[in-house]
Amino acid sequence: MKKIRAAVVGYGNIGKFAVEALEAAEDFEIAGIVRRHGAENKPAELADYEVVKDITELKDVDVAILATPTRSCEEYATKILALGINTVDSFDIHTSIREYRSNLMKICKEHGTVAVIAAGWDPGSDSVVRTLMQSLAPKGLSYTNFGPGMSMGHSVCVRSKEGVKNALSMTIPKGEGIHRRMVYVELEEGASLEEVTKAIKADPYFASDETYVMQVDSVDAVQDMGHGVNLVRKGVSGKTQNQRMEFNMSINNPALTGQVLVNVARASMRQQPGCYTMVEIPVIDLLPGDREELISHLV
Ligand SMILES: NC(=O)C1=CN([C@@H]2O[C@H](COP(=O)(O)OP(=O)(O)OC[C@H]3O[C@@H](n4cnc5c(N)ncnc54)[C@H](OP(=O)(O)O)[C@@H]3O)[C@@H](O)[C@H]2O)C=CC1
Ligand SMILES: N[C@@H](CCCC(=O)C(=O)O)C(=O)O
Repeated sequence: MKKIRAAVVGYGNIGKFAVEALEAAEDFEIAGIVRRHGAENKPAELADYEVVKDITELKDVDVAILATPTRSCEEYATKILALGINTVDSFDIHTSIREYRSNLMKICKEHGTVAVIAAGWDPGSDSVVRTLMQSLAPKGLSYTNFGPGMSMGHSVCVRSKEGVKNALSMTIPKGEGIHRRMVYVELEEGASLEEVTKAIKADPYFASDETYVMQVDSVDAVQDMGHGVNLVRKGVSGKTQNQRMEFNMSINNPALTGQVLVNVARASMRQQPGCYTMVEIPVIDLLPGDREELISHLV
């Protein structure tokens, strides 16, 4: 069987775990890793792989896993899709997903490629669970309660602010889908906590949540990448009231995100050209193996 050749773009938290998930997947081979500084300071665990500055330096890439900050995804996807390479990402600004999908749709159709966007765990696998729950009780209310745990997206956002050396954003559930943000920042010398706090609170990632920003000497000393979710729905199936359903998970955030990205990279090879979110992809396409066999033991 021909293996799918995947490149990982960006080698931060998600990039590292995406490489591990590719190494564990028998139907993939790693075409290389794309980093802003190329092979400079190449980590020991990448010794066997090509590490390059630009994806065009790699051979025969089928799909690129974009493990970059969410706000850089569109720029990378636009360029890579135009080269005839599929892309997958975990873009997580929920309010911008429709516009992002529509922008990439045009590029995919033009170049005959597939993009799977917003494919981590939220948005991503949670979106699939929310969709399924809504179909089971079409009338009702769903709540997504995160954590407590580290939000990678919010932490990346804070790290991008001027004066911030490192950051951890913890998501604290307050019930019924409402969250508090506890942000721990390590500041550059001379940076003002007040200015940094203002910039964080004004960012769309934080603007609608109760947010506290605290200075710490070392983010590393307080950081733990565990996270989780409790998804609940209570509603009506047909004309019958009080149907209750629930989905829980407690996870290592980047490990789960890396796994989902590999799953959708596989699924991207089975779709017609276009841009998809996870709810638009048959779930069986996330799995390796023979479809008939999967049906016989999963259905
Ligand atoms: N949908 C979901 O469920 C989830 C989504 N995410 C998303 O994943 C994104 C990445 O998270 P994480 O891996 O923790 O981030 P990191 O900051 O650890 O890694 C991002 C990497 O991208 C590369 N990069 C490319 N362009 C830039 C840039 N302009 N600024 C900084 N780095 C850049 C760098 O790699 P290099 O130096 O090698 O070039 C960097 O290390 C988050 O923004 C988040 O939104 C995360 C978890 C879950
Ligand atoms: N997109 C999240 C994953 C879902 C959890 C979340 O959105 C949050 O903690 O706010 C992340 O970047 O870690």
